[in-house]
Amino acid sequence: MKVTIVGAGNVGATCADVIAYRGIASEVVLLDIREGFAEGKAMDISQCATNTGFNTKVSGSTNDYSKTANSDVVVITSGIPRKPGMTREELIGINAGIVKSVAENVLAHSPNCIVVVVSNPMDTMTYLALKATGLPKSRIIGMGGALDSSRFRYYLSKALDVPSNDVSAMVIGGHGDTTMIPLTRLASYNGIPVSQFASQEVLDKVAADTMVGGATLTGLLGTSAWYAPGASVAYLVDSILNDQKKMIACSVFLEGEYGQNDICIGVPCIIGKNGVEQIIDINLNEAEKAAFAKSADAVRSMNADLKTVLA
Ligand SMILES: NC(=O)c1ccc[n+]([C@@H]2O[C@H](COP(=O)([O-])OP(=O)(O)OC[C@H]3O[C@@H](n4cnc5c(N)ncnc54)[C@H](O)[C@@H]3O)[C@@H](O)[C@H]2O)c1
Ligand SMILES: O=C(O)C[C@H](O)C(=O)O
Repeated sequence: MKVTIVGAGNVGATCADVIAYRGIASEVVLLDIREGFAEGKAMDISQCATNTGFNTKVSGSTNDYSKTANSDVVVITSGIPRKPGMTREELIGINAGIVKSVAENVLAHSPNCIVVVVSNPMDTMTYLALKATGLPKSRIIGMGGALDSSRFRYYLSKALDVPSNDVSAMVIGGHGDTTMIPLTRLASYNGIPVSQFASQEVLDKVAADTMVGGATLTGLLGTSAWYAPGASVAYLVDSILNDQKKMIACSVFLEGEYGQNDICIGVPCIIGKNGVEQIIDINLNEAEKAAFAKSADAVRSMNADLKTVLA
């Protein structure tokens, strides 16, 4: 199975590294516009093979899309990341043009691939990739919810002082500092509601910390995060390539689900070899429904800025 990752920067290279290390795909191609950069990252990752024991073939390409031909999955991480103090939404001006041209280029060489969009603002970039390529909605998946949910589980595990892997929790809605919806009511510690282990005040702080999880890391690192984002993309790619049918919160095109239409936004999905195989329309309570509608309004108003790039 072949995976192409466009953008060999922090997230793209980390994703390639995790995919190789875990043997998720037999072949990974990294592509970047920076001369020699993807080749260098691919060589560095490949030189881990003997010490970490993987067989995945990793290669790099400077903007030569013929090397990406017949990929099963293409991940788009090309574009600029935010700096401290910025929102993801401020990246749209530069990233929209990049994501549109990259999506068209990859499809020309891999017409049957499933596209995973990572570049920010991710929900709007996913919508753009869908509209620009005309691909069926099952084959365009925005990655954000897997990452936000892993951060939610991290903050819950800290608050409860238990292992992250014993915590089950999901974040839906937009992948933005104010649009994420951590579903605290449904979060559990080994199946027991987290409300039995922490006060509402503590859980509210966990939700608030989760929503600004990316901004917190950007403030600490000077650019946005890459280890957990790269691992989250690899987790999603694994479910596609190995037909695992995991339930993962992903940004996908809605046609009536959650009362929304003509938008890509995070909802729980079953992810398998066909991409988005099912959207799980869970019963939200009134407060969660209102939060989802508000989140969708914000994502939709960002999408309106795509008019010129989609014209
Ligand atoms: N959805 C998420 O959960 C999530 C998580 C982390 C980062 N991101 C986003 O992912 C993007 C990448 O982040 P990063 O930290 O890896 O940035 P980075 O700057 O380290 O890497 C981006 C790479 O894209 C390349 N690039 C730019 N234009 C290109 C083009 N037209 N074709 C091919 N390559 C091109 C650059 O040369 C660079 O190497 C950012 O937009 C960031 O906000 C999203
Ligand atoms: O925070 C960012 O800008 C990058 C990414 O969306 C993240 O959540 O880490």
